[in-house]
Amino acid sequence: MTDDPSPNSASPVIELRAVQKSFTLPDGQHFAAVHPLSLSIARGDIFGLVGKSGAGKSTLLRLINLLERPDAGSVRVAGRELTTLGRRQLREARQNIGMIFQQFNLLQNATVYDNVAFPLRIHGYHSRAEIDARVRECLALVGLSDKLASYPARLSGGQKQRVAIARALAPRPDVLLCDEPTSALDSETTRSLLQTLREINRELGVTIVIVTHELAVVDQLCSHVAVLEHGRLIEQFAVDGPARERHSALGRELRVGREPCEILGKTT
Ligand SMILES: Nc1ncnc2c1ncn2[C@@H]1O[C@H](COP(=O)(O)OP(=O)(O)OP(=O)(O)O)[C@@H](O)[C@H]1O
Repeated sequence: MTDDPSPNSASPVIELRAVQKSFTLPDGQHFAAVHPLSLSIARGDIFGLVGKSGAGKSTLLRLINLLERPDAGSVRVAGRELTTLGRRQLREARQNIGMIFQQFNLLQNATVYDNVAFPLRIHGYHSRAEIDARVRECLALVGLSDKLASYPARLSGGQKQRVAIARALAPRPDVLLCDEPTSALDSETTRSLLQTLREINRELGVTIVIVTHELAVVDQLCSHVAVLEHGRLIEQFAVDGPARERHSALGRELRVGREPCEILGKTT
């Protein structure tokens, strides 16, 4: 189903059409990390990208904000084609696409406050008072109002990821891309972070796309899932749909209607 539009295409906020990405290896060979594929993600969805290590999940995620530029194909986010934008327009368009990473990627020499203010300052559209109000609002949203003056080194992993979420949300994006956001966290911290992501989705309407190798995270968070294998999209489905209709092993492994419980392979 590589080139079929997704069944999940009601009012898509993300539309990938025939995107593909190869890397040139040190020996000069081309390696296809993402074969031509098309994918639509509906506004307000929580969409999981799953697959084995090396399947192309992170590369596909990074194609959505053009951290990886596709070799061919079209990337539309909120109705805007990104592949044809110049550098400045792309920077502006990326304000609408927040991203968080497994290793948080915070500015170590800046306080929590300054980390969250950073994306607002670099775009320069905001007064000091607007930035101040927005930073405090975003930190309240992730439950870190008391950590404004702390430096990242003094925070736990879960708190660091919350700062990263606050920073990603500060410019009021339509879309939040999450690359293995809970992989460095223990199960209890993971549960509470997933709860925060759910609230952000529900209360702000932010569309979330999450790469994870933890099927329990998909179970607990996602509405729809795409399974990748060797750079190909082999199936996609609604998480609450019948498992017997899924043909990939990973798809069948996802259980349905499970209460939040253990995170696979983690200790509390
Ligand atoms: N910059 C790069 N240069 C060369 N090869 C790359 C580059 N980025 C990714 N790859 C290769 O592309 C393939 C897909 O990588 P990707 O990180 O997208 O997979 P993944 O499914 O996210 O894997 P993991 O779960 O291990 O992170 C892998 O074989 C990887 O080695």
